[in-house]
Amino acid sequence: MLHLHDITKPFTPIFFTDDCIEFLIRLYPNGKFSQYLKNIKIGDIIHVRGPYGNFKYESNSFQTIIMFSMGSGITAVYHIAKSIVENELEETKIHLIGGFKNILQIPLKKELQTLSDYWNFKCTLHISQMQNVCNIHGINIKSGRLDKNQFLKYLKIK
Ligand SMILES: Cc1cc2nc3c(=O)[nH]c(=O)nc-3n(C[C@H](O)[C@H](O)[C@H](O)COP(=O)(O)OP(=O)(O)OC[C@H]3O[C@@H](n4cnc5c(N)ncnc54)[C@H](O)[C@@H]3O)c2cc1C
Repeated sequence: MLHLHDITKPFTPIFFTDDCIEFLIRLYPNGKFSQYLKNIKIGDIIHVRGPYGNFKYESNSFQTIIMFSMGSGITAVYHIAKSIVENELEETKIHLIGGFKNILQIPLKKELQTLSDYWNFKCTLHISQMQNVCNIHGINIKSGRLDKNQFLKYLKIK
């Protein structure tokens, strides 16, 4: 939870160590918190609470994990995917499926490409408003919204 001025909003860190924490935060033109954040200066103080939640992952407990995310929700699954594929002892395969409005709105492109170099990571992004055919090396790009049929296909449910 980040607290600035009179507002508190939840965010998922994409990276953290004992003395550093990194967030990926979408700036909404009319968003109250994100506009505060856009205007902060070095030296301003942001209060941090948490982390909250009790998601626990046990290494190698699944053959494959299929992750679905929309927009900035990718922050929630990216960190988990990264920690799994970077663990040499992991045999679990990850397929991260993300939905975005357009190519420009895809965050973490480089980071997702880096994960795609691992044998056990695959990424497919559905772009609902794709103007031209587009290629991002290492990532499968599909035009159109992720619909129910595709969702079931990814889960291999007939
Ligand atoms: C567990 C969790 C983790 C999250 N992690 C992240 C993260 O890692 N990164 C990230 O970017 N976000 C994350 N979010 C979302 C984040 O908490 C904020 O909701 C988001 O940043 C928007 O906040 P804001 O105050 O800037 O915008 P808001 O003021 O909430 O506005 C957002 C949008 O809604 C519109 N809007 C606001 N009020 C109304 C209304 N009454 N009617 C119609 N439209 C309205 C605004 O114009 C704007 O476009 C997370 C949320 C949760 C619950």
